[in-house]
Amino acid sequence: MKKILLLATGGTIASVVGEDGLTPGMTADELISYLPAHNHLYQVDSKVLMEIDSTNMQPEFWVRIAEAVYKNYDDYDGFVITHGTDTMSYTSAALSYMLQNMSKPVVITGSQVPIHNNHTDAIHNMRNAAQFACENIGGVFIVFDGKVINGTRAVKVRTRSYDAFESINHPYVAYFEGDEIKYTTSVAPVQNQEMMLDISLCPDVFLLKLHPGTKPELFDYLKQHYKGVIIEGFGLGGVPTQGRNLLPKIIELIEAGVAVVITTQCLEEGGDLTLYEVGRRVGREQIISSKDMNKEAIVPKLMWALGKSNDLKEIKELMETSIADDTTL
Ligand SMILES: NC(=O)C[C@H](N)C(=O)O
Repeated sequence: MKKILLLATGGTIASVVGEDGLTPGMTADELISYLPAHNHLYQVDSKVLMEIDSTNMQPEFWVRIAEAVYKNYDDYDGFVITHGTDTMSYTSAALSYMLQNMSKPVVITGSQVPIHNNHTDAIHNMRNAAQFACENIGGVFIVFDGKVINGTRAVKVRTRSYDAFESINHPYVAYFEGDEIKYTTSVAPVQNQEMMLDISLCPDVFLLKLHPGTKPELFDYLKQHYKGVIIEGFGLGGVPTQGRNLLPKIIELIEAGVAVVITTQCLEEGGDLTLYEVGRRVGREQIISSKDMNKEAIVPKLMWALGKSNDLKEIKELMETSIADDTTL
């Protein structure tokens, strides 16, 4: 029988109707009472780490979750983290960077409808998550609506439907057919390496989505207040070079020691800086390429890289190295 630790963080899955609408408030024991009482696969302990709607999630809370897994790592075979769906993909990616070399699964799940409502998806998701937490696999995963998604590849693409998440630029790790887990790809055998907790995050990161008309002056503020700026450019990563020309401002950011990542606003297929003026004019050795990473992974990865180094070259190398399968380009 496997030992699973369920760490509750809040979200719709644990919400009850309060005076101002839905608010997380269920105890962890109430949550686990929805798991099958008689099962031969796992025994579950639980702890409430926080009770927040995930719109209130902060990098400091990712650290608390990572520390809780690390502290209990030797005593359990797998972990289930219940979490709101809105920022779940950021948390799953953040944990993928902070908890490395794991030989056990950390499975994040939640729901679109509270667990005590009719037609809830929570019970199904929790049961699938607990079952996947018993697998002989290492890493961070999101289990949702019968799919298992690699922790660095999930994006919430639907606000209401049960199938809220997609795996972007990467196949699902596995899916559920009834009670059976079907893997879509061969999974690397679990290595017995020492697991690593790496939690020094620098939260001074800004994500800027460009639109026709973005004002260059904005960059003066960014230069003063942030150590890393992620620019969501157009298409493969295009940035305006005429009219409200942003190129000189990007150069100023880099000269001031700010790490600049250029990514794309398109959901699929990633960016390519070799094709565009920004890559050519600023110099590809200065700009960090997002390759085919999702913004939900780029944001915590840049916080994590900035927490390890102030050297732009080192930060670029960390960012452009595939970690936890976050990029394949
Ligand atoms: N379905 C949900 O969990 C949404 C909720 N606002 C949250 O992210 O906490």
